[in-house]
Amino acid sequence: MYMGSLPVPSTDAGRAGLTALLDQPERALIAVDFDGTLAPIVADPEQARPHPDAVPALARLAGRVAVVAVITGRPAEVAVRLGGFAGHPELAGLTVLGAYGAERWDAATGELRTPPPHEGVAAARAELPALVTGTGAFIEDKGGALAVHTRRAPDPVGAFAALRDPLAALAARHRLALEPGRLVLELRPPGMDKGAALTALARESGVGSVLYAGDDLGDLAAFEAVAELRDTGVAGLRVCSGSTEVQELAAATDITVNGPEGVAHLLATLADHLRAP
Ligand SMILES: O=P(O)(O)OC[C@H]1O[C@H](O[C@H]2O[C@H](CO)[C@@H](O)[C@H](O)[C@H]2O)[C@H](O)[C@@H](O)[C@@H]1O
Repeated sequence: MYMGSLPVPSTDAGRAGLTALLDQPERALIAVDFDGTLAPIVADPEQARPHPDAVPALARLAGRVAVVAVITGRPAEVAVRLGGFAGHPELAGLTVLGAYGAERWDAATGELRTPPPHEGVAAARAELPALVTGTGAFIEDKGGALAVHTRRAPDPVGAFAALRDPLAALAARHRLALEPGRLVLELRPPGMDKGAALTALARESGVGSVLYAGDDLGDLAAFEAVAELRDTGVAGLRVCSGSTEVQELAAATDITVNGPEGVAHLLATLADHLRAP
Protein backbone atom coordinates (compact mmCIF):
# COMPACT_ATOMS: atom_id res chain seq x y z
CA MET A 1 0.00 0.00 0.00
CA TYR A 2 1.25 3.52 -0.75
CA MET A 3 0.67 6.87 0.95
CA GLY A 4 0.92 9.23 -2.00
CA SER A 5 4.10 7.87 -3.54
CA LEU A 6 5.50 6.70 -0.19
CA PRO A 7 4.97 3.10 0.94
CA VAL A 8 2.79 2.75 4.03
CA PRO A 9 4.66 1.03 6.88
CA SER A 10 3.14 -2.28 7.97
CA THR A 11 3.11 -1.40 11.70
CA ASP A 12 1.44 1.34 13.75
CA ALA A 13 4.81 2.33 15.19
CA GLY A 14 6.32 2.50 11.72
CA ARG A 15 3.47 4.69 10.49
CA ALA A 16 4.02 6.96 13.51
CA GLY A 17 7.72 7.07 12.67
CA LEU A 18 7.09 8.10 9.08
CA THR A 19 4.52 10.68 10.16
CA ALA A 20 6.95 12.21 12.67
CA LEU A 21 9.66 12.37 10.02
CA LEU A 22 7.34 14.08 7.53
CA ASP A 23 5.86 16.46 10.12
CA GLN A 24 9.12 17.55 11.74
CA PRO A 25 12.01 16.76 9.39
CA GLU A 26 14.22 19.27 11.18
CA ARG A 27 14.11 16.88 14.18
CA ALA A 28 14.82 13.70 12.20
CA LEU A 29 17.86 11.42 11.92
CA ILE A 30 18.19 9.37 8.74
CA ALA A 31 20.78 6.59 8.99
CA VAL A 32 21.59 3.99 6.35
CA ASP A 33 23.84 0.98 6.07
CA PHE A 34 26.34 0.89 3.17
CA ASP A 35 26.69 -2.56 1.52
CA GLY A 36 23.40 -4.01 0.34
CA THR A 37 21.52 -0.84 1.29
CA LEU A 38 23.20 2.15 -0.36
CA ALA A 39 25.43 0.00 -2.57
CA PRO A 40 24.36 -3.10 -4.53
CA ILE A 41 26.15 -6.29 -3.52
CA VAL A 42 29.04 -7.18 -5.84
CA ALA A 43 31.58 -10.00 -5.80
CA ASP A 44 34.58 -7.77 -5.04
CA PRO A 45 34.09 -5.57 -1.94
CA GLU A 46 36.50 -2.98 -3.36
CA GLN A 47 34.18 -2.48 -6.35
CA ALA A 48 31.07 -1.65 -4.28
CA ARG A 49 29.62 1.79 -5.05
CA PRO A 50 26.37 3.46 -4.06
CA HIS A 51 23.39 3.15 -6.36
CA PRO A 52 23.61 6.20 -8.66
CA ASP A 53 20.43 7.72 -7.20
CA ALA A 54 21.33 7.09 -3.54
CA VAL A 55 23.90 9.78 -2.72
CA PRO A 56 21.99 12.55 -4.56
CA ALA A 57 18.91 11.59 -2.53
CA LEU A 58 20.90 11.64 0.72
CA ALA A 59 22.31 15.03 -0.23
CA ARG A 60 18.81 16.42 -0.77
CA LEU A 61 17.67 14.99 2.55
CA ALA A 62 20.70 16.43 4.32
CA GLY A 63 19.36 19.90 3.65
CA ARG A 64 16.03 19.09 5.26
CA VAL A 65 16.63 16.76 8.23
CA ALA A 66 18.71 17.22 11.37
CA VAL A 67 21.27 14.45 10.76
CA VAL A 68 22.20 12.11 7.91
CA ALA A 69 24.48 9.19 8.78
CA VAL A 70 25.95 6.04 7.29
CA ILE A 71 26.48 3.19 9.76
CA THR A 72 28.58 0.38 8.34
CA GLY A 73 30.80 -2.59 9.04
CA ARG A 74 33.38 -1.06 6.72
CA PRO A 75 36.20 1.02 8.11
CA ALA A 76 34.85 4.59 8.12
CA GLU A 77 37.49 5.88 5.72
CA VAL A 78 36.76 3.06 3.25
CA ALA A 79 33.04 3.87 3.27
CA VAL A 80 33.87 7.56 2.74
CA ARG A 81 36.11 6.67 -0.22
CA LEU A 82 33.79 4.15 -1.87
CA GLY A 83 30.77 6.35 -1.21
CA GLY A 84 32.41 9.51 -2.54
CA PHE A 85 31.21 11.29 0.59
CA ALA A 86 34.16 13.67 1.07
CA GLY A 87 34.12 17.09 -0.51
CA HIS A 88 30.40 16.87 -1.25
CA PRO A 89 29.09 20.33 -0.28
CA GLU A 90 25.54 19.14 0.34
CA LEU A 91 26.77 16.35 2.61
CA ALA A 92 28.77 18.71 4.82
CA GLY A 93 26.87 17.49 7.88
CA LEU A 94 27.24 13.75 7.12
CA THR A 95 28.50 11.41 9.83
CA VAL A 96 29.93 8.00 8.94
CA LEU A 97 30.12 5.47 11.77
CA GLY A 98 32.42 2.67 10.61
CA ALA A 99 33.50 -0.69 12.03
CA TYR A 100 29.99 -1.19 13.45
CA GLY A 101 30.22 2.14 15.25
CA ALA A 102 33.76 1.88 16.62
CA GLU A 103 35.01 4.46 14.11
CA ARG A 104 33.66 7.88 13.26
CA TRP A 105 34.20 10.35 10.43
CA ASP A 106 32.49 13.72 10.33
CA ALA A 107 32.26 15.53 7.01
CA ALA A 108 32.03 18.87 8.82
CA THR A 109 35.56 18.58 10.18
CA GLY A 110 37.07 15.77 8.13
CA GLU A 111 38.14 14.25 11.43
CA LEU A 112 38.47 10.45 11.56
CA ARG A 113 38.40 8.74 14.94
CA THR A 114 39.49 5.12 15.21
CA PRO A 115 40.02 2.93 18.28
CA PRO A 116 43.42 1.51 19.25
CA PRO A 117 44.22 -1.88 17.67
CA HIS A 118 42.81 -4.98 19.39
CA GLU A 119 45.57 -7.53 19.98
CA GLY A 120 43.18 -10.38 19.14
CA VAL A 121 42.90 -9.15 15.55
CA ALA A 122 46.67 -9.42 15.06
CA ALA A 123 46.66 -12.93 16.52
CA ALA A 124 43.72 -14.04 14.35
CA ARG A 125 45.37 -12.49 11.28
CA ALA A 126 48.34 -14.80 11.75
CA GLU A 127 46.19 -17.94 12.06
CA LEU A 128 43.51 -17.18 9.49
CA PRO A 129 45.23 -18.09 6.19
CA ALA A 130 45.74 -21.70 7.30
CA LEU A 131 42.07 -22.01 8.23
CA VAL A 132 40.82 -20.56 4.96
CA THR A 133 43.14 -22.34 2.52
CA GLY A 134 41.31 -24.73 0.19
CA THR A 135 37.82 -23.33 0.92
CA GLY A 136 37.74 -20.80 -1.93
CA ALA A 137 37.17 -18.02 0.61
CA PHE A 138 39.24 -14.85 0.65
CA ILE A 139 40.26 -12.57 3.49
CA GLU A 140 39.43 -8.87 3.52
CA ASP A 141 41.88 -7.34 5.99
CA LYS A 142 40.16 -4.23 7.34
CA GLY A 143 42.93 -3.33 9.76
CA GLY A 144 40.73 -3.27 12.83
CA ALA A 145 38.85 -6.42 11.78
CA LEU A 146 39.08 -9.38 9.39
CA ALA A 147 36.33 -10.46 7.03
CA VAL A 148 36.29 -13.92 5.45
CA HIS A 149 34.23 -13.83 2.24
CA THR A 150 32.81 -16.92 0.55
CA ARG A 151 30.89 -15.21 -2.28
CA ARG A 152 33.61 -16.09 -4.80
CA ALA A 153 34.05 -19.68 -3.61
CA PRO A 154 32.86 -22.50 -5.92
CA ASP A 155 30.25 -23.36 -3.27
CA PRO A 156 29.64 -20.07 -1.40
CA VAL A 157 27.00 -21.40 1.00
CA GLY A 158 28.92 -24.63 1.66
CA ALA A 159 32.15 -22.74 2.33
CA PHE A 160 30.31 -20.38 4.69
CA ALA A 161 28.86 -23.33 6.63
CA ALA A 162 32.21 -25.13 6.75
CA LEU A 163 34.06 -22.08 8.05
CA ARG A 164 31.54 -20.97 10.64
CA ASP A 165 32.58 -23.23 13.53
CA PRO A 166 36.35 -22.94 13.03
CA LEU A 167 36.08 -19.16 12.82
CA ALA A 168 33.86 -19.05 15.91
CA ALA A 169 36.54 -21.01 17.78
CA LEU A 170 39.27 -18.68 16.48
CA ALA A 171 37.23 -15.66 17.56
CA ALA A 172 36.67 -17.12 21.03
CA ARG A 173 40.38 -17.90 21.47
CA HIS A 174 41.28 -14.28 20.80
CA ARG A 175 38.31 -12.61 22.53
CA LEU A 176 36.83 -11.38 19.25
CA ALA A 177 33.21 -11.29 18.10
CA LEU A 178 32.18 -13.37 15.09
CA GLU A 179 29.80 -11.32 12.95
CA PRO A 180 27.99 -13.32 10.26
CA GLY A 181 26.75 -11.46 7.20
CA ARG A 182 25.97 -11.95 3.54
CA LEU A 183 28.39 -14.74 2.62
CA VAL A 184 30.89 -13.21 5.02
CA LEU A 185 32.12 -14.07 8.50
CA GLU A 186 33.81 -11.20 10.27
CA LEU A 187 36.19 -11.35 13.21
CA ARG A 188 36.03 -8.04 15.02
CA PRO A 189 36.59 -6.54 18.45
CA PRO A 190 33.57 -6.93 20.73
CA GLY A 191 31.80 -4.16 22.61
CA MET A 192 30.18 -2.15 19.85
CA ASP A 193 27.32 -2.74 17.45
CA LYS A 194 25.18 -0.70 15.11
CA GLY A 195 22.42 -0.46 17.72
CA ALA A 196 24.65 1.21 20.29
CA ALA A 197 26.07 3.43 17.55
CA LEU A 198 22.62 4.53 16.36
CA THR A 199 21.30 5.13 19.88
CA ALA A 200 24.33 7.25 20.80
CA LEU A 201 23.96 9.33 17.64
CA ALA A 202 20.23 9.84 18.22
CA ARG A 203 20.85 10.90 21.83
CA GLU A 204 23.73 13.19 20.88
CA SER A 205 21.59 14.94 18.27
CA GLY A 206 18.45 15.09 20.41
CA VAL A 207 16.26 14.07 17.50
CA GLY A 208 12.55 13.28 17.72
CA SER A 209 12.50 10.61 15.01
CA VAL A 210 14.87 8.08 13.47
CA LEU A 211 14.79 6.23 10.16
CA TYR A 212 17.22 3.32 9.82
CA ALA A 213 17.68 1.28 6.64
CA GLY A 214 19.68 -1.95 6.49
CA ASP A 215 19.88 -5.30 4.72
CA ASP A 216 21.87 -7.73 6.83
CA LEU A 217 22.13 -9.48 10.17
CA GLY A 218 24.51 -6.81 11.47
CA ASP A 219 21.66 -4.33 11.06
CA LEU A 220 19.36 -6.19 13.44
CA ALA A 221 20.95 -4.41 16.42
CA ALA A 222 20.07 -1.06 14.83
CA PHE A 223 16.50 -2.17 14.22
CA GLU A 224 16.28 -3.23 17.88
CA ALA A 225 17.68 0.17 18.87
CA VAL A 226 14.92 1.90 16.90
CA ALA A 227 12.34 -0.18 18.81
CA GLU A 228 13.97 0.80 22.12
CA LEU A 229 14.14 4.47 21.15
CA ARG A 230 10.40 4.36 20.49
CA ASP A 231 9.90 3.33 24.11
CA THR A 232 11.67 6.55 25.12
CA GLY A 233 9.50 8.78 22.92
CA VAL A 234 11.66 8.91 19.78
CA ALA A 235 9.54 7.87 16.80
CA GLY A 236 11.14 5.33 14.51
CA LEU A 237 10.90 3.81 11.05
CA ARG A 238 12.79 0.59 10.19
CA VAL A 239 13.43 -0.01 6.50
CA CYS A 240 14.56 -3.37 5.15
CA SER A 241 16.61 -3.32 1.98
CA GLY A 242 15.17 -6.61 0.81
CA SER A 243 17.13 -9.43 -0.83
CA THR A 244 16.75 -13.13 -1.43
CA GLU A 245 19.92 -13.72 0.63
CA VAL A 246 18.63 -12.44 3.99
CA GLN A 247 15.15 -13.42 5.12
CA GLU A 248 15.46 -12.62 8.82
CA LEU A 249 14.81 -8.88 8.65
CA ALA A 250 11.18 -8.68 7.55
CA ALA A 251 9.82 -9.35 11.05
CA ALA A 252 12.08 -6.68 12.53
CA THR A 253 11.20 -3.89 10.09
CA ASP A 254 8.25 -1.71 9.07
CA ILE A 255 8.87 -1.35 5.33
CA THR A 256 10.63 -3.64 2.88
CA VAL A 257 11.89 -2.17 -0.37
CA ASN A 258 13.64 -3.77 -3.31
CA GLY A 259 17.32 -3.61 -2.35
CA PRO A 260 19.52 -0.53 -2.93
CA GLU A 261 17.40 0.55 -5.89
CA GLY A 262 14.34 0.56 -3.64
CA VAL A 263 16.24 2.37 -0.88
CA ALA A 264 17.42 5.06 -3.30
CA HIS A 265 13.86 5.45 -4.59
CA LEU A 266 12.48 5.70 -1.04
CA LEU A 267 15.08 8.32 -0.05
CA ALA A 268 14.40 10.33 -3.20
CA THR A 269 10.64 10.15 -2.62
CA LEU A 270 11.11 11.28 0.97
CA ALA A 271 13.23 14.18 -0.29
CA ASP A 272 10.43 15.10 -2.71
CA HIS A 273 7.96 15.13 0.18
CA LEU A 274 10.27 17.25 2.32
CA ARG A 275 11.03 19.74 -0.42
CA ALA A 276 11.24 23.21 1.09
CA PRO A 277 7.96 25.11 0.57
O1 LIG B 1 27.53 -2.83 7.32
P1 LIG B 1 27.67 -2.91 5.84
O2 LIG B 1 27.89 -1.58 5.20
O3 LIG B 1 26.55 -3.67 5.20
O4 LIG B 1 29.00 -3.76 5.59
C1 LIG B 1 28.99 -5.16 5.90
C2 LIG B 1 30.10 -5.83 5.13
O5 LIG B 1 29.85 -5.55 3.76
C3 LIG B 1 30.83 -5.91 2.79
O6 LIG B 1 30.57 -7.23 2.41
C4 LIG B 1 29.34 -7.36 1.73
O7 LIG B 1 29.38 -6.59 0.53
C5 LIG B 1 30.35 -7.04 -0.44
C6 LIG B 1 30.35 -6.06 -1.60
O8 LIG B 1 29.09 -5.99 -2.19
C7 LIG B 1 30.01 -8.47 -0.86
O9 LIG B 1 30.98 -8.95 -1.79
C8 LIG B 1 29.98 -9.38 0.37
O10 LIG B 1 29.53 -10.69 0.00
C9 LIG B 1 29.03 -8.82 1.44
O11 LIG B 1 29.10 -9.57 2.63
C10 LIG B 1 32.24 -5.67 3.23
O12 LIG B 1 33.15 -6.31 2.38
C11 LIG B 1 32.51 -5.97 4.67
O13 LIG B 1 33.78 -5.48 5.05
C12 LIG B 1 31.44 -5.27 5.51
O14 LIG B 1 31.69 -5.42 6.89
